Amino acid sequence: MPVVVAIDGPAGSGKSSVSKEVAKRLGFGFLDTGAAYRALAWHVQASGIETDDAASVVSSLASFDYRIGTDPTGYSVHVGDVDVTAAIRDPAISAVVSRVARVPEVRTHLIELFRGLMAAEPRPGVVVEGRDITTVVAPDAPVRILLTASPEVRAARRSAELVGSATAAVGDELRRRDEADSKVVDFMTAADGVTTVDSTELDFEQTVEAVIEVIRFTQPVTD
Ligand SMILES: Nc1ncnc2c1ncn2[C@@H]1O[C@H](COP(=O)(O)OP(=O)(O)O)[C@@H](O)[C@H]1O
Ligand SMILES: Nc1ccn([C@@H]2O[C@H](COP(=O)(O)OP(=O)(O)O)[C@@H](O)[C@H]2O)c(=O)n1
Repeated sequence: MPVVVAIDGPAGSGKSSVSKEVAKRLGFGFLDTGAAYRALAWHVQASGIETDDAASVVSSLASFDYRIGTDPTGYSVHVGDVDVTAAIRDPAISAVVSRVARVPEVRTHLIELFRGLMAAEPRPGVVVEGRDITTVVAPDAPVRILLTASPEVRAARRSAELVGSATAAVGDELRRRDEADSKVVDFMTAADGVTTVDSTELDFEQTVEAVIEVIRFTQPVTD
């Protein structure tokens, strides 16, 4: 079993970009779990199902052929043969993803899938990021980190990615999604044994270094 580095946090805190860079530097795999919830929301919509019809969302799991790699230097997300890597980042998916993520059967199904991908990781370690990795998916991971940043900073970072989107509107979307997600999982406070890295005052490089520092502290062999 590879060394698991579990990273949780709210939207726009830097989980995905920081985890990917950390994985590259350490020669670890990288698993973006949010991509699976987004891809399921895409699959549900592509199947003509309403995202708030929980029973139909659960039925759609049977035909959800999800494929993702763990190579941090370039990963793509497929549902069946369709490359959905770009489509799942669309604000239209961000707006509905929490509805499918709150369904308990969806979470059980995807958590099993994540554990399978983690166990199959060929590299010496894997950085897994999401909302419930430190608490539910991999509570026994040797390294567990909560990556946070202030709501203003998170909204500004995310709106810089979305061309033409005003920070205020992006902030509203993040706040709504964090609020909906918080009803299902607590990713705003660090659980026992989880180290908080607050990136509000850190630039990207400093955040990557801070995370590697936490890993080195608990896993001195990773060099
Ligand atoms: N410490 C940081 N300083 C400045 N920008 C950052 C920092 N961390 C992440 N970013 C940028 O903020 C944006 C959101 O990060 P992302 O990794 O997508 O967050 P999350 O996966 O938590 O939603 C990205 O464009 C990323 O490059
Ligand atoms: N471990 C996870 C990861 C994501 N999610 C859900 O998936 C959505 C998208 O996750 P994401 O990590 O791509 O979101 P961002 O923080 O990158 O915007 C979240 O808003 C949650 O509803 C979850 O429930 N549990």
